[in-house]
Amino acid sequence: MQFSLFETPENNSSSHKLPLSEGDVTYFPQALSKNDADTFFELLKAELPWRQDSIRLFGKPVKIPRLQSWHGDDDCTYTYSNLTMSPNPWTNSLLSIKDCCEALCAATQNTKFNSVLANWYRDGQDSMSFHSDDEPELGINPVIASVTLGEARPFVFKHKETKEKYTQVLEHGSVLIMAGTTQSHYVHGIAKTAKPIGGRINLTFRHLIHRTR
Ligand SMILES: O=C(O)CCC(=O)C(=O)O
Ligand SMILES: [Fe+2]
Repeated sequence: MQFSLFETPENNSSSHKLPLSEGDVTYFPQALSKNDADTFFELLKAELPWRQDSIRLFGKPVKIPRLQSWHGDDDCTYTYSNLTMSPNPWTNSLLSIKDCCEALCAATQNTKFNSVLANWYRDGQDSMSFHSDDEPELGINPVIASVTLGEARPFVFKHKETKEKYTQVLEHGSVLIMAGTTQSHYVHGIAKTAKPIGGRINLTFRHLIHRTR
């Protein structure tokens, strides 16, 4: 399937840098057209092999509050919160969205991504606790492109030492690019909400370096 996908950094005039003193984060509100974002949301919901993993908390398995799916090149095994995930293959939808993210990065960092973590927040009770994407296989100062499809949710950055906090609502069809020292200085997360809201899919495209089989 061919998509008339993205707006380029040049014509995406509403893109802007977030005001973080020690981070490098750019927000592209309409990286995907509404039509393409709607289509990808439905395709990914139906075609990815979603699973609900458990992590061990004080010795007990606890289900994480969302569904996930890890995809990438064959050698992109990823360990995250003590979970080791072997990659599922790329799908056409994921590859199209990856191209879009690489085009948005081209103006600043020449990043090629080899993997993506998909998260499906089924409703307001699904969330992601504060963390940094600072696993060793991401290398120093990783570039991570985060795509939002579906319900807009507030994405909060919190500085690890100072009290600095910044919230960006991530909208349907948007791409957020985190680069530079963002991961070393800030944690980020998605809070639960009691509001009755719809589902949201987030894709974080990554480039893994120390790859194992
Ligand atoms: O859902 C989001 O916007 C954040 C996802 C995230 O932080 C991650 O996958 O590491
Ligand atoms: Fe993250």
